[in-house]
Amino acid sequence: MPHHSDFDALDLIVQTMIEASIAAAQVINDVYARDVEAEQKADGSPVTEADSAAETVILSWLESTGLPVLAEESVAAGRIPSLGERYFVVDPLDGTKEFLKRNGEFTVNIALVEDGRPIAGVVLAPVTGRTHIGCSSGALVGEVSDEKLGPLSAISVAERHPPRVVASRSHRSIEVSALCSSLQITEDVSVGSSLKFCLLAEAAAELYPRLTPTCEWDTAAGQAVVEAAGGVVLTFDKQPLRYGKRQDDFYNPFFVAACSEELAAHAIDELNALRNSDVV
Ligand SMILES: Nc1ncnc2c1ncn2[C@@H]1O[C@H](COP(=O)(O)O)[C@@H](OP(=O)(O)O)[C@H]1O
Ligand SMILES: [Mg+2]
Repeated sequence: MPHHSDFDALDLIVQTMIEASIAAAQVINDVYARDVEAEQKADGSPVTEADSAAETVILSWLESTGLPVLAEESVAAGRIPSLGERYFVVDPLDGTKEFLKRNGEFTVNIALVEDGRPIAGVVLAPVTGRTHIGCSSGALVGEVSDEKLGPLSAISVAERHPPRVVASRSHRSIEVSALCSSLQITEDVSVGSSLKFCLLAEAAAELYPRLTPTCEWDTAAGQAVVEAAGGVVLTFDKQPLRYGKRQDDFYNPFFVAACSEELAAHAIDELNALRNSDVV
């Protein structure tokens, strides 16, 4: 259990989300230490025993809150609760491909959604213990060691010209490459999973255009972190990405996350222009 004044100052519900993440990370690290075998899910993506074991641990931690949970592996198994105005969104192991590649770029993700917006989120990278939190106290980063969350530091997005772009290591699109040349972006970082949102939140990158599929559990916690850090996650109508899209099987539309609304809107305009030309 984490014991620290920073942790103690957080809302009880955020504390519970952090404790659930720490417990899940431990389960994931135990599997990571062994040889892991992947299975194929119905959508063709890989899943391991770490995904389901971590989700079970998270669900038992969150049960005490009485709130519904939309969780990746439960949804895959056909268990979709009725959601209401407030619920958790959980991806127990985002970046399963990176987990299998053993590059450490995978995360535990727990978000709290209210009225379709992610109002709190925890993104924990089990290998390093680095934990990003977005909540009413702002965006914070800390490290977990020996199952305790250490001191938290405030983080925020920053502007930079030209911006640095961060993109999926395993799912990159040609549009993103075209956008980089039209915005004269020379620096780009590839990283797996929701760590891309964390890089924006701590001012290590400024733009994350996502033009390949994601589901709500892939983005909810990361979006909460980015928004708490002063950034945005906009869909192509330039509105914040919203949650509870049951009619779309919880798939997100394409989006652009950025350090500012101006940059996100500018990137969306450029991407639309590229689509209407013959570049992509
Ligand atoms: N065709 C597809 N349909 C739905 N989700 C997809 C997808 N291709 C990739 N993803 C999502 O993208 C996530 C990986 O993101 P990234 O490419 O940024 O690392 C995967 O998370 P999981 O690893 O939790 O399955 C998966 O949910
Ligand atoms: Mg995922």
